[in-house]
Amino acid sequence: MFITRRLEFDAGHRISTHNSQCRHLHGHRYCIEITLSGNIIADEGVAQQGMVMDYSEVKRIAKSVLVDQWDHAFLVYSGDTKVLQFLQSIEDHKTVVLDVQPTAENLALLAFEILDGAYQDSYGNHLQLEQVRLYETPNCWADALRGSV
Ligand SMILES: Nc1nc2c(c(=O)[nH]1)N=C([C@H](O)[C@H](O)COP(=O)(O)OP(=O)(O)OP(=O)(O)O)CN2
Ligand SMILES: [Zn+2]
Repeated sequence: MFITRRLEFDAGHRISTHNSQCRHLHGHRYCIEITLSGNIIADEGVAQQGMVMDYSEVKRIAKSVLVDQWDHAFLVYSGDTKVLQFLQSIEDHKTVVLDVQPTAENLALLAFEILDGAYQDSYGNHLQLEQVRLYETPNCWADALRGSV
């Protein structure tokens, strides 16, 4: 069985090497869809009976390890030294420095790596992260799938 939980967050970025408008500082309302696989929990009387994982638990974990860090942050490539220096000159600015350009592909992959392992199989139901889909805009998204990232 597969379940998916969607969360949204706002972040700024730019793709410093882009040959068009994405090299300018701008932001997105990102949407992340987290897909988990596992067996439906059959244990009689437990809170998650009938579920793969409680959607609220999927959300709580995603927020604690990823979404709260990226929300209202500027996601900057460490090689984008001009913007990085500018952001570091602003006191208490929420900046997330990445080793890669903040494209949808790289953010989906990073999110997969961060989230994988955060979802623990508490009921012996073989729970695991299968896919992270990251929408940069309603029309543009990237998928990081287990085994093909
Ligand atoms: N393969 C990728 N291509 C592009 C990425 C990316 O992450 N991966 N990112 C961008 C820009 O950052 C931008 O966010 C995308 O802008 P755009 O192509 O304009 O997308 P829209 O949905 O806003 O376009 P509409 O024309 O309004 O549909 C560029 N490329
Ligand atoms: Zn963009």
